[in-house]
Amino acid sequence: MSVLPRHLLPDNAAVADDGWLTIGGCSVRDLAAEFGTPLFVYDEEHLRARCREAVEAFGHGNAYYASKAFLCKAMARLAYDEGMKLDVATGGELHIAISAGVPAPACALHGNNKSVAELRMAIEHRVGHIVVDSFDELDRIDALMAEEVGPTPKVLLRITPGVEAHTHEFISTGQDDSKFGFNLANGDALRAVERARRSSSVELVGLHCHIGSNVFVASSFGKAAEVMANFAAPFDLPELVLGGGLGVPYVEGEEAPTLTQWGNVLRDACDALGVRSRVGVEPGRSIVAVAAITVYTLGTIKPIPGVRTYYSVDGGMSDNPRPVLYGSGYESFLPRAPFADRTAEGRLVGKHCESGDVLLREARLPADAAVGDLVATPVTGAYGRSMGSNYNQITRPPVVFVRDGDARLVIRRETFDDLLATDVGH
Ligand SMILES: Cc1ncc(COP(=O)(O)O)c(C=O)c1O
Ligand SMILES: N[C@@H](CCCC[NH3+])C(=O)O
Repeated sequence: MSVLPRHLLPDNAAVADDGWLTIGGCSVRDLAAEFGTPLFVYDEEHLRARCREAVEAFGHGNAYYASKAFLCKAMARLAYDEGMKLDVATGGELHIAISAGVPAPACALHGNNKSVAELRMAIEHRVGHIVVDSFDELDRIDALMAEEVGPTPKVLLRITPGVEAHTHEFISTGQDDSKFGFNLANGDALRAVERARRSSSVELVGLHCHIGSNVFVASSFGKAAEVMANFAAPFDLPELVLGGGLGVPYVEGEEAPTLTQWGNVLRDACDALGVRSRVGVEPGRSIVAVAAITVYTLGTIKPIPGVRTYYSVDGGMSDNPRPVLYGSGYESFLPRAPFADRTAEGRLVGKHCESGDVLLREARLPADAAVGDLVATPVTGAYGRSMGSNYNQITRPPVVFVRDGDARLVIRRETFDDLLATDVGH
């Protein structure tokens, strides 16, 4: 038997009397009929519950939602309303957060190559803190403060702790060979602390690290906490932010620690080392990934006897580039029979002009999957819509939040005119 594991679906998923999957009390069949496919469906209560769990695990004011995982005004507002602050990595993310009504002091600005304009925006809006990533960035802040663009910014320094995260190399960031942060091993971290403490352009309030993303090994976080706590101890700074990176299960057989368990690991490590600073974190994936599914329509089915069957859907690498980028695995199922035995095997592909446009290299579907069926992939709430593209001038899918039987459109489907919105040529 190959049945979709229940824990890969959002908290408020259920099966209706007619056999169809419902999320937040809404039938996926009705959602697809109303909003079309491809479609991102987010379980709003699931999102809220994860935000609350993070706040509970780390304390009010210490949990920053890493908005790169999935951002729109509704999401920014939801995270803030549930007590989280926001981690933004660009001026664009900061703009969306502010447009959603999140106060800038509740935002932290990240980035290994922040522009002068982004730093100016952050200082003018008085973001809560800037996570400074390099000596060049300190130079840029010095220059801006010489122009008196705003009040002295509070800053954290991003330290590269030399800890391997045991995840895909493209999303590992804590090792010495990284574009991010001040290297601990070669003395840059210490030099950065000394410079920031002497500087009148910044107020050094803490240190930061982030070892990578989709990390399942709790001990990697404990190790990073230990390295950071030891480094930070002599400076006695008020804040220590240990980044995000908690993994989620994507496929059968995978399990990840919960936000609460992650909180316990970090708290135990910090307590054991006598850390007196406030300890913050920046979860992204673990807040939003499992909250959503993507619903597609099955188009062409091409069996190649002796080779494989290709199942083509109406989206692809433009709404989920993760399989192409990282070789990430997903599951597939039919919303009309979510827990049916999946006896057919094939490759689930998109509609882009690209052989590599693969969503599932080895997909399993019920044997009666047919052209016109809705097919869905779970755990697409993080780094799907946010890393999407308009490749082949595909119009990006809408996003609905569902809750208590109501569906709220939070991002509409792009139109062909949207594709021309920035095209000023003749
Ligand atoms: C600095 C920083 N904080 C937080 C995150 C969020 O990570 P995740 O979505 O893995 O929790 C990232 C992305 O990996 C990051 O670069
Ligand atoms: N985009 C990556 C995670 C990168 C995290 C951002 N620092 C993923 O989908 O797994």
